[in-house]
Amino acid sequence: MAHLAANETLLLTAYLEDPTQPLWVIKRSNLGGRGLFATQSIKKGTLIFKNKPLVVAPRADLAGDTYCSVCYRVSATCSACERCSQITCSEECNTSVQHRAECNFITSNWKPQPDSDNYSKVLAQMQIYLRFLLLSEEQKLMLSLLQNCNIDAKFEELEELCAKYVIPEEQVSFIHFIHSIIKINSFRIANNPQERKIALRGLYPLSAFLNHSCVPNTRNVFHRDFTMAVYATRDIAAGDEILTCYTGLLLCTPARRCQLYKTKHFWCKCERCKDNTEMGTKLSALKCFNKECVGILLPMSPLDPRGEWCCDNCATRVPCDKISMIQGILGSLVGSLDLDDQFRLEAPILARLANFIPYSNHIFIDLRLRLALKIGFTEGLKLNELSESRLSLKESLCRGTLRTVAALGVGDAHLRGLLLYHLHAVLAERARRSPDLYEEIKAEIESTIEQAYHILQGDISAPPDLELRRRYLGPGCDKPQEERFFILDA
Ligand SMILES: C[S@@+](CC[C@H](N)C(=O)[O-])C[C@H]1O[C@@H](n2cnc3c(N)ncnc32)[C@H](O)[C@@H]1O
Repeated sequence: MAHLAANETLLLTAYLEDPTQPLWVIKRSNLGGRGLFATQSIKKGTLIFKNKPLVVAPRADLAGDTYCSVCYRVSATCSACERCSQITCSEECNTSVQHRAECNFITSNWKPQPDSDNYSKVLAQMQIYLRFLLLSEEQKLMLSLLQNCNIDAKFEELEELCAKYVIPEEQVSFIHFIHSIIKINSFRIANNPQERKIALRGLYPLSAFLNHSCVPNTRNVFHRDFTMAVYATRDIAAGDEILTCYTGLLLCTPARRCQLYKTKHFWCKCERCKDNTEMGTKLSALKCFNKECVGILLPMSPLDPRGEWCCDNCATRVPCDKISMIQGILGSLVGSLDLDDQFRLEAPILARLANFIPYSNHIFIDLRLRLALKIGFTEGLKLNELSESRLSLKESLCRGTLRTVAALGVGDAHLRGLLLYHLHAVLAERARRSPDLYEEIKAEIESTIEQAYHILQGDISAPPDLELRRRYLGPGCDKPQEERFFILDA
C-alpha cells in the first residue's frame, strides 16, 4: 500500500476480512488526495474487498424517531434508561455490553445542566459521536489517516448537547473533528424496508479511500453484521482507479454536482458531468421556454454552474439564473407531491411539471422508479391483486428505467439488480396467471432473477424472497412448472 507507512497499513488491514493478496493499492489520485487503484484486471462481479466498520450508528438526522440505541428497532416498547436517558427497547438491550459502556461513559463524563430535560433526543442525535468517543486510542489513530475538512457552519446538534450537559473541552474538540470525518468519509448503510429499523451510517477504514465517480465501477453490499463488501460492476483494467458513487445515480448533473459540493466539498468533473446529454439520457433537460418550440434546453458548459443553457432545436440561449428559478419551482412542485401514495400522484401537479420538463428529466425518471418498485409491493395491493393494466404499467416502468441505467454505463449497479428483481416478479406473476405463456417467457424469468440474485445477494436491503425465487424460478430448477410457482403463493 503506497502512501501509507507500514504501521498505518497494519492499522488498516486489521479491518479487512481477507487482507492477503489485495486487488487494490492506495495511491495518489488525479481526482483528489489518495484513491484505490486496481493492481490487476478485475472482472465484473468480483469481490474487490470486504471491510469491517470502525463505527456504526444511527444517522443523527433521524433522531426524531423513537428507536432503540442498541438494536435500532423502532418500537412501542422503547423507553429512556433511568441512569443515562438513552433509549432502549428491552431489558436485553438495556443490559447489553454496548449500552452499559455508553451509559457509564455518559453518566461519568457528561454532567446534566441544571433545569434541563428531554435528554433522550439529544443523546440519540449524538450517538454516533458517543461511539467515536468510546474508541480505543489505537482505533482513534486510524482516524488520523482519513481525509477531513474545515467545517465553518454551525454544528447544531453539538450546541444542543452543550445546552443539556457540561461536556469536557477536549471532548467538544474531538466531536468537531469527528463531525468532519463523518461528513467526508462515512457511508449510508442500506436498511431493509421490511424491518422497522432506523437507517444507519458506518465508517469503513478502507472504503474511506474510495474516490467518487458519477459512473462508478463498483457497488457496495452491506451485510447483516454491517461488514461492507465492494464488488466490480464492470470489468476494471489493471491500474484503473476503483470508484464509488457518493450520490444518487439517477440525479441530473446540476443536482449531483451541487450535492457533492455541499456534502463532500468538491466539484465533480467526471465524463458524465462533462457531457451535457449525460450519455444521451438527458436527465437535466428542461423544455424550451419558447412555447412554439419542441426542443429541450441543456447546459452549454455543464462544468460551469453559472453557464448558459441552450435549446437543441431553436438555439435560444437562457441565462443560468432563469434556469435556477425554474429548478426552484420544480423543487417545490415535487415537494408538494405525496410520493408515498403512488396512485394518487396529483394529476394537476404532474401536468404542471410536464409544462417545464420532458419525460427524460430526472424528476420523472425518479417518479417512475418509485412507482416501478412500489406497484404490487404495498400492503393490500400485492402483485397477485393487481389488474392486468397495472401489471403492464409496472413492467414498462421497470424496462424504461433499466434502459436509463444501461445508458449511463454503470454496469451491475445495485439499482439494476433491484429493477431486474421487480421485472422478474412481473413476468413470473404473468406466467402464473397464464401458464400457457410460461415457455415463451421462461428464459427471461430465469435470467432476470439470476442476475438480480448475483447483484443483490447478501445485502441487508435485498428482497427477503430473493434466494427462494432464484431456487424455484431461476435456471437449473428441476421442479415441475406448477411447483415452481408455489413460491409466489408463499
Ligand atoms: C472519502 S474521501 C476519498 C479519499 C480521499 N481522496 C483521501 O485522500 O483520503 C472523499 C474526498 O476525496 C475527494 N474526492 C473524492 N472523489 C473526488 C472526485 N471525483 N473529484 C475530486 N475530489 C474527489 C474529495 O475531497 C472528497 O471530499
